[in-house]
Amino acid sequence: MPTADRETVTGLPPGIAAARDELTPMLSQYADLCAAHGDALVLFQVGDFYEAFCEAAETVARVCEVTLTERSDSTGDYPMAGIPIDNAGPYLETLLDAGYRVALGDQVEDAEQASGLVDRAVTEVITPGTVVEDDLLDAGTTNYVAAVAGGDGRSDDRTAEDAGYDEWAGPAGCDASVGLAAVDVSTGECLVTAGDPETVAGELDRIAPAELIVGPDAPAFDPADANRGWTTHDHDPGVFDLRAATERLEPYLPSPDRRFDEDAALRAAGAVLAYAEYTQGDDGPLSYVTRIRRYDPRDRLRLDAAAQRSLELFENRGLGASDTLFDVLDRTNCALGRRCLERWLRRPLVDPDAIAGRHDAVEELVDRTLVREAVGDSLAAAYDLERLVGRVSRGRADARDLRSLHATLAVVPELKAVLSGVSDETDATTDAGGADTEDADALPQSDHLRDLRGRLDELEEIRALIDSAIAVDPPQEITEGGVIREGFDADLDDLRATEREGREWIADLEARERERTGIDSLSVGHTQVHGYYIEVTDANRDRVPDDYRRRQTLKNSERYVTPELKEREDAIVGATERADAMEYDLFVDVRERVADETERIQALADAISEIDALASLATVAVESGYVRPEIVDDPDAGIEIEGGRHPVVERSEASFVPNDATLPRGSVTLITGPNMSGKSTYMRSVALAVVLAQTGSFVPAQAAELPVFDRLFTRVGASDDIAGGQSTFMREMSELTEILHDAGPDSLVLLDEVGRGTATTDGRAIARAAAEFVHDELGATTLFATHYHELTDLADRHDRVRNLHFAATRDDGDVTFLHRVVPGVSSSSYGVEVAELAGVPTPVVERARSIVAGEGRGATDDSSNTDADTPDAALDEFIDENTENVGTAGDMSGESSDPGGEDTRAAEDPPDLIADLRDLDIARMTPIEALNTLHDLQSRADDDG
Ligand SMILES: Nc1ncnc2c1ncn2[C@@H]1O[C@H](COP(=O)(O)OP(=O)(O)OP(=O)(O)O)[C@@H](O)[C@H]1O
Repeated sequence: MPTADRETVTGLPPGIAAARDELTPMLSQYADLCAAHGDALVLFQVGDFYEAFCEAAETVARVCEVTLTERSDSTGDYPMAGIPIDNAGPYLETLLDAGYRVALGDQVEDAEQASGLVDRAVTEVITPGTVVEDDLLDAGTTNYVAAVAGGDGRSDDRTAEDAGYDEWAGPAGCDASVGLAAVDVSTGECLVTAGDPETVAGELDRIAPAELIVGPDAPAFDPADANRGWTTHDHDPGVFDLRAATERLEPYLPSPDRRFDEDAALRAAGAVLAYAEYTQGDDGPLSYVTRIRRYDPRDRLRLDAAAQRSLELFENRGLGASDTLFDVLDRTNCALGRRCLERWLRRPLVDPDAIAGRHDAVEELVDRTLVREAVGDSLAAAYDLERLVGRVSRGRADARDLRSLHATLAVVPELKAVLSGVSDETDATTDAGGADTEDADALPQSDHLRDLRGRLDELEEIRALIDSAIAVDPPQEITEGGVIREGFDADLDDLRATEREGREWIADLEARERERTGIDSLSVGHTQVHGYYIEVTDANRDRVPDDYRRRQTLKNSERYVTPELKEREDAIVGATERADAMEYDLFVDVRERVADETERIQALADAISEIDALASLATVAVESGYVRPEIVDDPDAGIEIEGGRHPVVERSEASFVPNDATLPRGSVTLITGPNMSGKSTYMRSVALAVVLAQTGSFVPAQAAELPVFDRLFTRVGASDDIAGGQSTFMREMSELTEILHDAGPDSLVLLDEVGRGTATTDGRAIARAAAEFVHDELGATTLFATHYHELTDLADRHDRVRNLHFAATRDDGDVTFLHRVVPGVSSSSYGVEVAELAGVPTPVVERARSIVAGEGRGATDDSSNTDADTPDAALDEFIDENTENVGTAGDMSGESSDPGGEDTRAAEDPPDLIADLRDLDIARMTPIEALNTLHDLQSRADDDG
C-alpha cells in the first residue's frame, strides 16, 4: 500500500538529487546508497546516529517524532534527522508500522582506521516481512514475506514421488495457475503452493504475510481483513523469471525444475528467496532455509479469513468475551510451541489418521499428569531455537545466543527422560540413561509422541562444543574478549597467562621498587595516554635509580618507566590485543561449526515445538474439562455433540449452559430465538468443536462424534461484523456468493442472519432462497440463525431442514434467557424486552408494547407461520413495516425491490426529516437503534404535523 508520500521519500530524496553534482563526498555516498535502494528509506550511519537528509529527513522527523535539524557544509544546507543507533529499535519499528522499508547504510570500516571517507554499505534492508531483529518481532509468532506469481499450469506425467512432494496430492491436470511462496526470514521456514486465484487468496489470508511481493503476471490480491493486511509492492520483476528463479533455488533444492510441478510455484519460490536475500544484504543463499515445504491447500481444512475472523480464532472482535480461541488454547511453554500451535490452528488437518495421531498424543498427556507437568517444566527453559539458529546461520549470533542455544539443548535429555516416564511416579524406577537401557514399556504409548521423542536429537557434540568454548556469562560484544572459556584453546590461554602474569608483575612492582629505592611514597599507576609509570615526588628525586627513564613531569613529582616495565607493558598490551582477536576468531569458528548443524537443530526445534503444542492442548483439555472427540471417517457421518460449550464464552460466563447438537450430514438447521438468547454462540460452538478436533485438540463437551470437514464457511450478520469495517450489504452478498459457489457435501456452513443488511422483504427472500439452495444443491451441513421466523416452514417441505430454537421465559414482564436449545420454532422474539434490558427509555418501550398489543394483529405474508397472532410476531411485523417504509421512502440501501411501494408521504414530509431519513445506514443498525431512531423520527413528525 505505498502512498504518494512514501514514493517521494524512498530512494533518492529530490533535494539530494537536485544537488547531486556538488555534494560533499559523504553526502554523495549517501546519494549512491539511496539511488541503489529506490524502494527503501535509507538510514545512513554517521558516528553514533543513523541520519536521513532532505525530504527523507522530514519523513523520519515526522514519523519518528524526532527533531529536524540542518546540516550545513560548503555546498549548502540540508535538512537532517537522525535516530540513535544504540536505541534504534523503537524508531525502526515505528517506520515499519508506517509501511516503510528501511535500508541500513552502515559504516563497514573502522572510522579510526579509515584514510579519508569511511566506507559505508547497506548491510540490511529491514522490511515488515523480513525483519529478523528480536526486538522488532513478537515472541512466538511467525512473520512471513510472500510472493505470488502468475502462470499457466503445467501438467505432465510425473508422479508426486518423482517430484519429491511431501504433501502434494498430485497436481497433474489440476487447474493451478498462481504460485505462492512464503518465507519467515527469522526462522527459515519456507512454504510453497499453487492453485487457482481463489485458493491462493484463501491461503494468503491464512498465512497472513506482513508483506507481499507481486509478480508481473500475478493477479492482485487484497487482504480480506484490513486489520491483518499486508504491504504490497512490486519488486524487481526479473526475479520472477523462470530461469532466474530456477538458478536462485538451486542452492536450496537441487534440480528445482524437476521438483515443482507448477512453474508459477517455482517462480514464486525463487522470487521470494531473491527478495529475502536482498533484504539480508545480498550475501548469497540463506543457509538456514533448509526445508522448502511444498503443500497442497486441499490437504488442510480450508478456513478463509472470514471464518478465522468470525470464529475469533486469533482476533477478538470485541463482541462479548475478550479472549480468542488461540488465547484459550495457548498454554505453551516456549516460543517454539506457541508458533507451532498457531500454525496448527491456522491449518487444521483433514486426514483422519493424522488427527487421530494428535488425539492419541494429547490423550496420553492428559492421562499422565506427572509427565505432562514435567514436560512443561522442562520446556520453560527452552529459548527460541528457530530464531537462534537463524541468527547463528546468518553470522549474527553473539556469545549469549550460543549460551541460550546451549541451555535449550540441555533441556533435551531431560525431556526425553520425562517422555519415557522417568519422572512419572509409577515409572520412577526406570533408568534415565541412554537408548540401550530404555524400557520399552516406559516409552510413550502414542505413536506420535514416541516418534517425536525419537526425533529429540541431543546434539551432544554441539552442546559440548558450546559448553567448552563459550564463557558461562559472556559479554554482548564479541570483539572485546571474555567470550571464550579458559581451557578451550592452549594458545589463547598462553596469551591470557602472559597478560595475567604481566599484570601481577606490575601489581607487585610498587612494593619491590619501594624496597629497592627506599622511597616509601613511590607509586605505580597507569594512564590511557602514557601507559604504566612509576611516580616519585620531587623531594625523593635524588634517590631515583639509574635505570629509571623520565616519562612525564608533573607539578610536584616525576613519572618514570624502566626498560623492564616498558617491556612488560608491551607484552601485556600485545597479549591483550592478540587474545581479543584470537577470541573473536575462535568464536566465529565455533559459530560456524554450530551453523553446520543448522538442519539438525531445526529438526530438533520442530520436535520440541510439537511436543510443547501437544502438551498445551492436553493442559487445556484437563483444566477446562474437554473430551476426546470421536472422529467418524464416513462420508455420511454428521455431527453429534453432547453438552457442547463455547470455549471462549464459557470462560467469561459463570453459568454457561451446555447444549447438544445433532446435525445429520447435509442437513440445514434453522435456529430462531430472541435476541441475546445464544444463537450465534451455539453455532460458533459447533464450528469451533470441528476446528478444535481437526487441529488435534479435545473439545469442550461431554461427548462428541465428528466427521472430517474439508471446508468451513461463515457468513455472519452485518451488524455483528462492524468491527471489520466492511459490513456493507454488498460484502455480505459477496461472501454468500462464495459459499453458494464453493460449499459442498464436506463443508460446514454457518449463516448468521443472512439478509439482515437490507430491507426486510428482500432480506427475507434472499435468506429463504439461500437456505433452499444450500439444501437442494450443495448438501453442505449448515447452521442458519435467523430472525425471519417465516423461514421455519422450510422444515415442512424439505427433508433435511430442521428447526431449533432458543427458549426464554417471561415472568411478570421480566424475560429470562435460558440459553438452552430445543427442537422446534421460537414462539417469541422478546424484542421489546431486550430493548428494555438494554436501557431503551421507558416511553419508547411502553409505546412499543402498546403497538405490539394493539396494532399487530394479522397474518404475515407467510401464512404458514402460526406465530403471526402472537404479540411478539406483531412487534416483528411492526418493525418490518416501519423498516420497509424507511427503506422505500429514502431508498438508502438502493436495494429495495418494491418500487410499487414508493411512498408518496415522502414528498409531503418536512424536508429535514427526509434528509435525516436518507442519511440513515440501516445496514449498520441494530434493531434497538432502529427502534430508537424510529421513535425519534415519529415524535418529530408529530411535532411538525
Ligand atoms: N449457552 C450459554 N450459556 C450462558 N450464556 C450464554 C450462552 N449462549 C450465549 N450466552 C450469553 O448470551 C450472549 C448473547 O449470545 P448470542 O450473541 O449468541 O445471542 P444471539 O441469539 O445470537 O443474539 P442476536 O440475535 O442478538 O445476535 C452471549 O454474549 C453470552 O454472554
